Amino acid sequence: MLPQINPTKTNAWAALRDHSRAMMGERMIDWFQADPDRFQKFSLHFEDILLDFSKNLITEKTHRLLLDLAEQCQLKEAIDKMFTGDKINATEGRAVLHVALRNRSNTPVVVDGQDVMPEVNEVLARIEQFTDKVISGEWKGFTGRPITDIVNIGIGGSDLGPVMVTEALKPYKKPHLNVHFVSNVDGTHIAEALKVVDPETTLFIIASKTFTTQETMTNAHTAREWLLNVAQDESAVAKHFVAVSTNAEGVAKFGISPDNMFGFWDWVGGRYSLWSAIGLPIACVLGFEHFRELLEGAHAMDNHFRETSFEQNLPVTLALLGIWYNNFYEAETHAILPYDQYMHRFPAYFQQGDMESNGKSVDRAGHRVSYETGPVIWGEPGTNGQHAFYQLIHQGTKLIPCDFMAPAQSHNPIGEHHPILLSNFFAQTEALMRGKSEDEVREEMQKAGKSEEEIRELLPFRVFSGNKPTNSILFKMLTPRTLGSLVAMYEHKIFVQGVIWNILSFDQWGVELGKQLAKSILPELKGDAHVTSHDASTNGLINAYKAMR
Ligand SMILES: O=P(O)(O)OC[C@H]1O[C@](O)(CO)[C@@H](O)[C@@H]1O
Repeated sequence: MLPQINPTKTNAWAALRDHSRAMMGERMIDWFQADPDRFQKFSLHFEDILLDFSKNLITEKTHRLLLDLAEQCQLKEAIDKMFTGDKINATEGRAVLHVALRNRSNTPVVVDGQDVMPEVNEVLARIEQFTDKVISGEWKGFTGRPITDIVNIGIGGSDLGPVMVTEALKPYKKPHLNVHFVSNVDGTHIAEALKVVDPETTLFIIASKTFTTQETMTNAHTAREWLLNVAQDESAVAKHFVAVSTNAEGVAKFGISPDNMFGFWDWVGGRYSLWSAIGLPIACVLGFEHFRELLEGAHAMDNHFRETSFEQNLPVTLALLGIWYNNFYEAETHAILPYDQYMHRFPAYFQQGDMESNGKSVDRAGHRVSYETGPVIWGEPGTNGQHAFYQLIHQGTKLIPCDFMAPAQSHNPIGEHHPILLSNFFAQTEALMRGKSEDEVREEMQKAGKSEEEIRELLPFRVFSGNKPTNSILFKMLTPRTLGSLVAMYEHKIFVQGVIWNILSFDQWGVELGKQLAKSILPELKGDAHVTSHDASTNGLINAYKAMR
């Protein structure tokens, strides 16, 4: 169990509250002018990753107080508990050990008196054998042809991680294998996927921790019918369907043999599962060697997180900065802005990672919290975001802390593309920090020959207040190892924030109510009977749907 400490009752919180008031009106630009070492003081390195957090509304005092908060909330103890298999997912009575899945040092990790590493290694070895067979063409479909297309059917954590990683690491993809992802229960999703694949050469991976998720099971049955429609032989299922799950019974019931099942364990949370057999589509299309590098990168970040002082610790630093804005500046959202097209699903991945983890309003004792917890996470790749929502970040009324991420080297160094992209990456954080004052706007307009009247009219619209906080995460190149480290960095950031907010980050009860109601509504949609069992709005909508269909 994690310690239960109300963060607002700590001395550090009170000090931060006073300090945040004293900071009103302070400007980052002045700090940069006063201190030539600000960048060195507020930047950290980890392997090929540089985190510059100097463009934040923090002084050395702020930093110290935030570090005090981490100490006073017993973060060190909490980290040790996670890594040593304590059942910190209290409402489900489970350990939280995604770190064991990428424990490349292979040191024992004990849950309920048993080292989990032999089982972890065994599944990894099976994944390797299987992916080698698929990639080499040794694995054949029901007519003896090799696999050309993999369709992963899963949702939430059983989809978002593999989608994000296979997109981010596309340069490493095996050219003769295509991967498709079907998650939505909307029939359109599977219908469109099935239009572009051939039943003779398609392998379906049914990925579901529980193997009961309605969306996944519905899509899996549709895929099975589609195959059998052509194959006309039940034995084809064994050649075209494999499962990734913790539910062996459910998998067998679906008709997938245990030989074609890759297991994982209840101590792997859905949104932390890409490192487990849920990563099978990743290993299949990138090759196991690249999946292993991804795990190694994450493991290196795990070691950094566990062993490095909080002051030098990347995930801890990101987490504390997030708390600073969330709890002392009333920031409600946090943007993740990768300047790398391959990372286009990275923000969506961490929408689930962060919001399903820290979107909680009761503390670890079950009492309603009196302070803000997890922010809304959102974002799009740069520069597209610049032409969409950056207006609000620059000149809107809301404070939006942003993480800007970019690789120094592109996988596609075509012409001037990458320098142009990176000039935007650097320019945006500078613009957000500096802003543009009235005097600067006036001078610029005068130089452009504008009349005094024009200047007076347009000046307020052209001013940028600046002083907007950003982190810049610059890395050498988006390799499997670096991606593994970046993902683990954000996972640990989420963990640190959950510890400090005294909430439970590894359950997700908030997704249950909607699922339950949908189950009771589904039978009501059959037939023409007028529905009266709900509130007036829900009844009205269901009856209107019945009249329209
Ligand atoms: O892998 P499963 O069991 O199908 O669950 C899928 C997703 O559903 C959730 O339980 C709720 O959305 C997620 O946490 C999980 O990633």
